[in-house]
Amino acid sequence: MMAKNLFLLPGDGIGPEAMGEVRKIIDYMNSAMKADFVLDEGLVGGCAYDAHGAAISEEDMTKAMKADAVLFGAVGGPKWDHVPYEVRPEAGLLRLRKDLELFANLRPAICYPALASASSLKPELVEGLDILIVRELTGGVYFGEPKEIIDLGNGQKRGIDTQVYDTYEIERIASVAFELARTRKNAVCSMEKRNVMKSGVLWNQVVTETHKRSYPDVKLEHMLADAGGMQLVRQPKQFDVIVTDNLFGDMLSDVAAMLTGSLGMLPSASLGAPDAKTGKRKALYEPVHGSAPDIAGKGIANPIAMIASFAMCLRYSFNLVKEADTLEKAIANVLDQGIRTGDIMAEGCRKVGTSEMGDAILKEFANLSA
Ligand SMILES: NC(=O)C1=CN([C@@H]2O[C@H](COP(=O)(O)OP(=O)(O)OC[C@H]3O[C@@H](n4cnc5c(N)ncnc54)[C@H](O)[C@@H]3O)[C@@H](O)[C@H]2O)C=CC1
Ligand SMILES: CC(C)CC(=O)C(=O)O
Ligand SMILES: [Mg+2]
Repeated sequence: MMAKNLFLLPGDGIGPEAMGEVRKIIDYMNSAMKADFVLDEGLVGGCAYDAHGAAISEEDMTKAMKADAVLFGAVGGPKWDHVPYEVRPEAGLLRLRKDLELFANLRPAICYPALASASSLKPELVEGLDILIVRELTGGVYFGEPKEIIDLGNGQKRGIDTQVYDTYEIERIASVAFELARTRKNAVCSMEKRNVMKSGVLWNQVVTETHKRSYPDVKLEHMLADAGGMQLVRQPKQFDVIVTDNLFGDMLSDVAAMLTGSLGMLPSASLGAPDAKTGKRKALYEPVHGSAPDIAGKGIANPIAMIASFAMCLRYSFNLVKEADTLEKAIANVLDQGIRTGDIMAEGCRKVGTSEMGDAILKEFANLSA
């Protein structure tokens, strides 16, 4: 069997705590299933800044480029609030996304049956929820130039960010959304703000043309992104796949997270284009949540988003579909058993910390795999 090279970037705050639980699963897969994962680990975010004065070192960037997949924890925290903007912790993640050309960010929001009552919405609105947000990840206002603060010389300053999208960027993310919809309920809702943004007008046109040319069998709907946010909390189950830009995708996926009960539940996969020769994609797997400074170091963070991100890694980078399904089933079973971290705690359930939750999922994964 070919070695599977995984590069781990646990990062800051709860990142390393959650990553520790994934490591246990990888160690188990290596020893009990002969999975042949080869691990290397680097620094990203505030811890990288403390060590080398940059949010990620060149050496770790090279390792990330070469790995079969990167597992990323979280970055940031108040300790680094005042470091220069260029080397702030979040810059490490943005550089990884940009340099690895990870343009497609898949953010599934699935409400596990046992958690329907943990959502801030009524259980009947979220029971059985299974939506996939496909967020464009390397363009838009997060990367567009100019991006600066200029001094107007009259006691005023001007902050500028620029939203830029080219046809090819919209076409390729729309194609990912349509392809994935075909494996699900075959429906895509594209969200932009064509009523106020030129990039929204182009987004709408290109998605429509891509659909007409290559995916006429998929149901396509367009929605203004603000109305989309409202519909997500009004009637979330109307959606199958949502495709949207970098900024709207960031916001809408945090909204979707709360439908599932907690930010601590939402995994994501950030994928590049398949290599022309090998067909392999560069990929980074990361929870949707951040470094959660308010609970970091207490051993109480929910590791499920990180573990479910590893399940996505098994599926998308290594085609270990059965193992990915089993790991997701293990998460569902543990929740069914009433085991809960604090963020998803409910009456009558057993409250556990990060490592007990990880252990319970590993035990269930081992049972189901036996
Ligand atoms: N991918 C990344 O590395 C991201 C990093 N950030 C950074 O993280 C830092 C904190 O940002 P926030 O806005 O507070 O967002 P956050 O996602 O870190 O936390 C928001 C809230 O959700 C809770 N939460 C998040 N993940 C949880 C988990 N696994 N288990 C239990 N509770 C959880 C936190 O305790 C907090 O109350 C900032 O520096 C921000 O820039 C934010 C989002 C993504
Ligand atoms: C660079 C990240 C901190 C932005 C973010 O919140 C995200 O990608 O989810
Ligand atoms: Mg976010």
